[in-house]
Amino acid sequence: MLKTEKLTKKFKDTLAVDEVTIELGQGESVGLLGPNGAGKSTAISMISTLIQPTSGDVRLNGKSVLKKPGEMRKVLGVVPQKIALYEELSAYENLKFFGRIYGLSGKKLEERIQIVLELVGLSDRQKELVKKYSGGMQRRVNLAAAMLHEPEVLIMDEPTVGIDPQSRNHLLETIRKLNREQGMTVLYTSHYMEEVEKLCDRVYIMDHGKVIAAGTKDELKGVLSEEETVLIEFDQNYPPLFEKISQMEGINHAVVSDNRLKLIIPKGVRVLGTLFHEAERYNAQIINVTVQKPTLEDVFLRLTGRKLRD
Ligand SMILES: Nc1ncnc2c1ncn2[C@@H]1O[C@H](COP(=O)(O)OP(=O)(O)OP(=O)(O)O)[C@@H](O)[C@H]1O
Repeated sequence: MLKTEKLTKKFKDTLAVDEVTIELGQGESVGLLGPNGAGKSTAISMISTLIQPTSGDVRLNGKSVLKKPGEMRKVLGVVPQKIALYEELSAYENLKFFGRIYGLSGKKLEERIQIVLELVGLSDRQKELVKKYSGGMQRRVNLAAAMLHEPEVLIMDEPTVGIDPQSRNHLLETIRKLNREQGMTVLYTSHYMEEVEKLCDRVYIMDHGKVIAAGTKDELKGVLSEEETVLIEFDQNYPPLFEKISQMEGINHAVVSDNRLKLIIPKGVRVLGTLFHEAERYNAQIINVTVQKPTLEDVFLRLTGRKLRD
């Protein structure tokens, strides 16, 4: 139902989005995964008709929306990265204000406000001033505002950044329900691969403005079907040993985090013998060795040689 075609945005010397083609089918939950600065927000702003692309197109049911943004705005609910609420007003008053912008009024507006407050679990606290809410609760009001006009597609730009775990779970659960139970089409951007893994059927991985991989989660993990991920936990960090192991023959990629070493190795290649031997030479104690199923994080690492997050 929604498609971008070679969507491109250039800011002076920065090519923020580079020929991005993505597609959302009705009722699908699609993830846009990429590190900070990958171009996710810029892509979303163009899809939401907030900024004009340098080139390329955005199509809704086959029709370009660039010249007629009104059509798109009716259909889309957008939850921006930054919280956009009036702090001196209550959640209820904020929703009333945004509802009027969407052209709602009277009984219909009242009805929608109560439905969306219920959806985000804030009915009980709707009369409190937004400035008294936690960051997570404010995000929930943001989501409620985006849902007032009964959009068909919900677009979210990193909605869980900087919020407490409870609100994060609540938000993720709400989005999941909207998608699974109400058939809402969802485009979800994040640099948290766990969230995208949990919520989305299909994923586009972005880096440096480009889509570098796309597919279902299983298809993407298929990139690693010829490889295994081995996680080795040591009693502490041993920089020279970790460096040595990372350079060993047969290791495709290695990542160090604290006292853990993650190795991506071709299936069937036996490295553990050499690894234990090296550990002994450095007097290092291995606490645990696990062979893991690949995650989307591993796919990103394999494609770019970098981690999604530092
Ligand atoms: N208005 C702007 N003017 C100039 N450069 C911009 C502008 N907006 C974004 N950029 C640049 O475009 C690139 C992509 O930024 P964008 O915000 O789209 O990335 P992102 O993947 O959403 O990351 P983040 O999660 O950090 O927002 C970055 O290099 C950024 O500095």
